[in-house]
Amino acid sequence: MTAVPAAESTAADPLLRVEGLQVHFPIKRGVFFDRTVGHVRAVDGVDLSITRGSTYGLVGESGCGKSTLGRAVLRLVEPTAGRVFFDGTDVASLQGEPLRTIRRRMQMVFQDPLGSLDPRQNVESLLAEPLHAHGLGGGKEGIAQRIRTLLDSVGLPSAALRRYPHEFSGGQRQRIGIARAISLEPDLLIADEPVSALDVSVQAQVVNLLEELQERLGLTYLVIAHDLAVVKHISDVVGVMYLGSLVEQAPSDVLYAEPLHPYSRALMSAVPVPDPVVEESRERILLAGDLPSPANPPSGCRFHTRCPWRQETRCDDEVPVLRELGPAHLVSCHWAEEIRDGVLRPRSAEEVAATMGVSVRPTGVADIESDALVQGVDQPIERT
Ligand SMILES: Nc1ncnc2c1ncn2[C@@H]1O[C@H](COP(=O)(O)OP(=O)(O)OP(=O)(O)O)[C@@H](O)[C@H]1O
Repeated sequence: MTAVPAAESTAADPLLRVEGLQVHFPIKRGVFFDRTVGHVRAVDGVDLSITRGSTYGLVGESGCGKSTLGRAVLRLVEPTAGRVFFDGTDVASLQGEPLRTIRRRMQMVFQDPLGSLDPRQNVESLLAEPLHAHGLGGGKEGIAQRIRTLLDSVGLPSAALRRYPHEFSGGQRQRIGIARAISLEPDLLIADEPVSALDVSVQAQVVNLLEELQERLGLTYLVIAHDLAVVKHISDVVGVMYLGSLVEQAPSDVLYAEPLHPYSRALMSAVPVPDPVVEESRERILLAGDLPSPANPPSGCRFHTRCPWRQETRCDDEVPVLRELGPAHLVSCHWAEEIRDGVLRPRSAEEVAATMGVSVRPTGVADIESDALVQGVDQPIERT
């Protein structure tokens, strides 16, 4: 198929635009796994766009579909429905060389650099591989020069070239992963939990490196993370996902100052505040029950089974639309205004649990609590 030309897109257009994206994984049964008995709705109708040079942070509990969304943007998994426009080009319309070319412009940084780097290759070979594969670098000396520049960009000495992934610390390995990702001069980096496997002190250094590279190379980021402090620090816009859908999206400072969706409020309430006085009076919103199965999501508002503000029967029956409640602030809750204005009072997690016949499981929120904040480092991350 031919690529839709990107010529019409302008600098003001978003670099990435996702429209109605769905990724449903079939659930197979039978002796030969040949019967489809249902679908896991990992991503179920997401719209978002990312401005050039900005960072979009995607947060939500484990299993809500963040990684699948990132992978679908790169077409590492095939979307079931919806469209992904990269620099004005519909990625789904591409095959063969045009797909390879556009993939070069979208790279991924993984959570576990050890798992994503071939242990049998030294750093030189790991960094040369993508350049060879895409015919970049201009000959042996050109590639060698490019690799040295890459290493320098991520703060590693040239002595690293002859060493193997297992000889490095976690933070250094992530630097190698980042060097590999930027080696093809991409426009978009999708970073899936880029620092969650690292020690807190090292997390700050890697976050700083990502920010430096963004500034220097004009990169656009989609950062997927469960650590709310990292996302707050790095993102211009934050999207909150719940069971395959975006429930809220806003500029980072707005979302962290006043989350409007009940789920976002619960997430944010789990983040400890560095000021001990404020921290002592901080109200935590505990949620009832676990994340429901994406194979059988609740009717109406998907969050209604755990929501402290649930109103019968509208929340049970009617799917809320993502609507604008403030400048660039989108929320999908029928009662967002009433909750914001204190007209509706929340029920306790115990009451919700009793109504729904489930137990109170604060871990649903605690799971994504910020490790960095727990350890008291919610200060601006120092440059190193
Ligand atoms: N290849 C697959 N086949 C079937 N189900 C899948 C597949 N990949 C993901 N899922 C399911 O899709 C849902 C979303 O998973 P996903 O990994 O995208 O969530 P996540 O929010 O990134 O969570 P985590 O942070 O744990 O990775 C989960 O229920 C997961 O089990």
